[in-house]
Amino acid sequence: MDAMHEMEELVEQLNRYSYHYYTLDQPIVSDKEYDVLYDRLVKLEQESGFVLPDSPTLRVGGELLKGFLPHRHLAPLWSLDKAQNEEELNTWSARALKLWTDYNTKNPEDPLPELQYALELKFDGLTLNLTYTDGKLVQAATRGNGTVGEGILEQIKTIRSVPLSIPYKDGTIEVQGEGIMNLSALESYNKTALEPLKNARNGAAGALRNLNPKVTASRKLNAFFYNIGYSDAKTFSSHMEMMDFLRENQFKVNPYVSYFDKFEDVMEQLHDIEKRRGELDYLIDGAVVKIVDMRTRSALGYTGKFPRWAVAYKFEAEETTTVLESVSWEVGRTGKITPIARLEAVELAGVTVKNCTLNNVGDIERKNLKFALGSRVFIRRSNDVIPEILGKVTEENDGEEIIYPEKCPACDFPLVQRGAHLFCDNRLSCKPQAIGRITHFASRDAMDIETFSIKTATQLYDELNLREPAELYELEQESLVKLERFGERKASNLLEALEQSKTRDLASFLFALGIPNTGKSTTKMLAEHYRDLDKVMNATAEELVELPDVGGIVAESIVNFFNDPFMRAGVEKMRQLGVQPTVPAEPVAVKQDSYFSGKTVVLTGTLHQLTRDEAAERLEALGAKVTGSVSKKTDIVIAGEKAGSKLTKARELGIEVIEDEDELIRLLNS
Ligand SMILES: NC(=O)c1ccc[n+]([C@@H]2O[C@H](COP(=O)([O-])OP(=O)(O)OC[C@H]3O[C@@H](n4cnc5c(N)ncnc54)[C@H](O)[C@@H]3O)[C@@H](O)[C@H]2O)c1
Ligand SMILES: [Zn+2]
Repeated sequence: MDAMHEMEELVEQLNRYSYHYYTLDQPIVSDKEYDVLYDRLVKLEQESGFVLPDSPTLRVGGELLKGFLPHRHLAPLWSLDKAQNEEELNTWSARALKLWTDYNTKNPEDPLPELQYALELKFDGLTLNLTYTDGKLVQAATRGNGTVGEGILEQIKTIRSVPLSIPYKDGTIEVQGEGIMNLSALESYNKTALEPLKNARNGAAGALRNLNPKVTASRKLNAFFYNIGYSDAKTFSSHMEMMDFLRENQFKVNPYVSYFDKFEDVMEQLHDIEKRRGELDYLIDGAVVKIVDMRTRSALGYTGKFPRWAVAYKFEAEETTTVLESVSWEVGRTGKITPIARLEAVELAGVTVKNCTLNNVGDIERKNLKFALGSRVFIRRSNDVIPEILGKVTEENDGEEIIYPEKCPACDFPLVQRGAHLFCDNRLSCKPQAIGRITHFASRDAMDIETFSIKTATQLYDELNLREPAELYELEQESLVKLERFGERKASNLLEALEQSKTRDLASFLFALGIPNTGKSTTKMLAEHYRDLDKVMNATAEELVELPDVGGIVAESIVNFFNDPFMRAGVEKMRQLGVQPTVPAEPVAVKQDSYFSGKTVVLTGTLHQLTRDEAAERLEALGAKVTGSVSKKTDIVIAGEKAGSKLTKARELGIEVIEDEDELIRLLNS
């Protein structure tokens, strides 16, 4: 294909994608796929020296939606130049340096100050431009095409953190920022939403550009502000000054802004942000480097599309699209059947993705995937988490149907649906269930049978007919040594480890039983509260829900588990074979007059003089309540090295922070 023809096709394709992305807030390709095509177009335009009139490289944003009143921005809104790697970033820096040098050569009497750089997060949401006149919020608009945006004042008013009036009353200013949906807000929204949102960016953009502000309000949006685009009277000499102004006028400013004198240091910081992006409660797709001095900014100026004094460093994409090829069904240790999606292999965030979980049949329906076999789907992989399918690319049911199994794929037993999940209730002879239960029972946090693996469980199942964890305690040296890869030594080691596990502590024993919906912290709490196995086994749901962190589902799971004759018989059998879980010593009396008594404390980051668990134990002994997440109820946040979003949040909420570890030790000991 000749270059001209390819350019025409790329322009057509990119404009179609942009329409879905900017105008409809329903992208049909991932940013990653869009960016590849865009970069190709830029390259062809550079090589040929020719740019088609409707090329997306000439314009900012997309078309305006009907129904919103247009707002003409008092100063234009720009896109950002992009760098994908260190080399491109250095090219940007070299160009900025050259422009700076040229200016100073021409103006020796009034040179620009030394270059200094600000580094900010690049939020992935919708650009906002708010107009304040004499201290009152009078208009709010999207970026639109950069010159004219859509008026979305009523929608913006639903964002609690946007000030409706500000102390600064000197004429008109326009404040720019990004409307976002916090990931925690997305998660809780999607828990009950009839139509789950595919990602936080579309969630925010779709809500702000919804004609019904009630819909906007239901999404619980948030915003960060980072620029004054226009002002009648106020001028700034530097980025810091502008940031201070924003803060003083009660705009939400992201706590992460750092400043650098040397460009080399920026790069290191960028890698650090990329590594820690998963700790944030909002999406970022990169970081923005900006020149700090305002006079230098005007000297460097703008291209048709973006400022020359800033550049966006784009992180590795976390989303892409691929084809859902088939679904297979796996049986877990509780009999739960999990659908696993097989995908057309695709590169994402540095690895080849071929499978991903679909959670359960309820999820398949909620994500509108029932008829998605053979169709394109969005997938996401962040921070080494297992990749997940976000939804179908198109709304239509244009794929093959995913047929749910009626019988267990492992044992042919008829399946039943409870809630969103399918279950195989054949606990006696469904192999993956038995092997899963036994392996879990022996695992480190459970009975801690050293060197026991899923392989061992399978071998014992196949060759010695082992069906239940209790039967582990009936194993004999004689039969073990006959197994392949099992010498005298290995057999006696296993028996020895089993013998020792008989007096494992109650919390680990309860965890080993594998009660559904009940993790380590819950079994620990149960052991500490009841201090007796029989009492746990006979606890009622009413009693259990009174305990900390036990909700209705957990209470019900525990009661059902111990009411099941099969499970009860298993426990009884273990006891007959000598299993006698031990109970921890009575807790030491809680000290009442410590610095931490009665306070709610969150630990984050790495401590050096003691582990986080040890610190938590000491704090609890002093009468503190140690919790996992920072909220208004938190009194103190203890931040070790590399503390991330929790520290940020503590700062935002103005919570007391202890960062000095020596100080912490002193307070613990006082
Ligand atoms: N998937 C699709 O179909 C599709 C289509 C079109 C565009 N896109 C995506 O959109 C991108 C291009 O969009 P663009 O031109 O708006 O550029 P951009 O979104 O990459 O960068 C400009 C925007 O960054 C935002 N921003 C966030 N944090 C900022 C900060 N701290 N300082 C300044 N600005 C900040 C601003 O809102 C600004 O408008 C493409 O790279 C592509 O990934 C995707
Ligand atoms: Zn089965």
